[in-house]
Amino acid sequence: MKREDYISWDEYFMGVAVLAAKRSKDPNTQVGACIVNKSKRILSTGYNGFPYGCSDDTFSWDREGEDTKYQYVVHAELNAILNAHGKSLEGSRLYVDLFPCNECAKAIIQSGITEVVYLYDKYADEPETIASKKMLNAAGVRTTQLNLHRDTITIDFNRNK
Ligand SMILES: O=c1[nH]c(=O)n([C@H]2C[C@H](O)[C@@H](COP(=O)(O)O)O2)cc1CO
Ligand SMILES: [Zn+2]
Repeated sequence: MKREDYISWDEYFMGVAVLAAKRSKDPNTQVGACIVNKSKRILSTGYNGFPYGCSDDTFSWDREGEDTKYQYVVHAELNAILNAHGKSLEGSRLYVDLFPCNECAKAIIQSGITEVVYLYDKYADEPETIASKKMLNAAGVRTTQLNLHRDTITIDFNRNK
């Protein structure tokens, strides 16, 4: 008989997004994304970080002041889209832990992604998030908040020792 405590597709894809977020060097908010096609194949992943060549150790991770991370950071969603390297994302789904901003919404819409699945929306009151929802709605991109039945999945590298 098959085991019953396997993870669902949603847990798997959001789990991949959350694992990608663990690569982020942002001290305040780590975001991960995972793009999946209609056949449930993972096309790409991404997390928020600076562009190639822009060192995490020399560019600023500050949130305030003249030189902030906001000038440099590539958002997780955009990185996932760019990491697909021109593969068609038509009709695909984007799993991301944080609801996408307006700039990511533009890229999501233009790349043909038709659904955004997210976990939380901590910047819901910001103008960027309101604009994002306005655009995603207008373009017919579905937005679905995931309500998972478990809070954690443990990754144990020693489980078969
Ligand atoms: O859609 C997003 N995707 C994404 O990757 N981010 C990143 C940019 C920043 O590195 C971080 C937000 O930083 P903070 O919460 O400190 O303002 O999350 C931020 C948003 C905004 O919602
Ligand atoms: Zn964004």
